Amino acid sequence: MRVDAKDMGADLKEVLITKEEIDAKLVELAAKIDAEYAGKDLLIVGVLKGAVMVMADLARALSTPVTMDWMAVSSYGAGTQSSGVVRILKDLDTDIKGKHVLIVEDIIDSGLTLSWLISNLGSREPESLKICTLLRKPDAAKVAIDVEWVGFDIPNEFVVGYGLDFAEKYRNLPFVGTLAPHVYGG
Ligand SMILES: O=P(O)(O)OC[C@H]1O[C@H](OP(=O)(O)OP(=O)(O)O)[C@H](O)[C@@H]1O
Ligand code: HPA
Ligand SMILES: [Mg+2]
Repeated sequence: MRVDAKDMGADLKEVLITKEEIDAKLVELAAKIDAEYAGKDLLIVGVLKGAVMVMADLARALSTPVTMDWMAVSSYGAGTQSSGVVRILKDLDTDIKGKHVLIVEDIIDSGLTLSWLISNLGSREPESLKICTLLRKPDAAKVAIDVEWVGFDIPNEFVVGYGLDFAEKYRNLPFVGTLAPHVYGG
């Protein structure tokens, strides 16, 4: 592994989920998703930018042939709290009417982003609309969301790495770690 917690100096508090644990979990989730969509056409929708790593690794762990599209929304800006206001920065390139759609996310925190996405994409009349997320913070939920596939339930702490950022940094860490409070003014 190229980067570890020590290379990050004092920025990281601890490694929460290792690269090896993420890889194993994605293989496990991919097998379940393969079983669900056997014989069906599946469109996976990645939510930019955080879900880039999960999309890339999950897609390669799937046996099901998929098409891929991306949506960019943002609600966090440079802070550690969701503003609750979701903005579309980039819409899907494809019409999802009549398609089996799987939204792929890095994290469900307050749930505000996904609850907005579900109602937005749901109104486009897909044949089915399900969710796979690598991480979920049960103690941070502001809205209840029905999620089919969850990688890890984690404590209510701000995490970075494997796609997740703080002020656009740390996305390229191969693991998920917690940030030292001094980095975000805690
Ligand atoms: O459940 P919530 O509280 O809504 O938080 C989850 C969302 O927040 C992050 O995205 P962000 O808006 O920061 O954009 P990014 O993916 O580009 O980092 C993350 O990638 C999820 O999409
Ligand atoms: O804990 C988090 N870390 C990074 N980005 C996030 N977006 C929602 N929650 C988080
Ligand atoms: Mg973010």
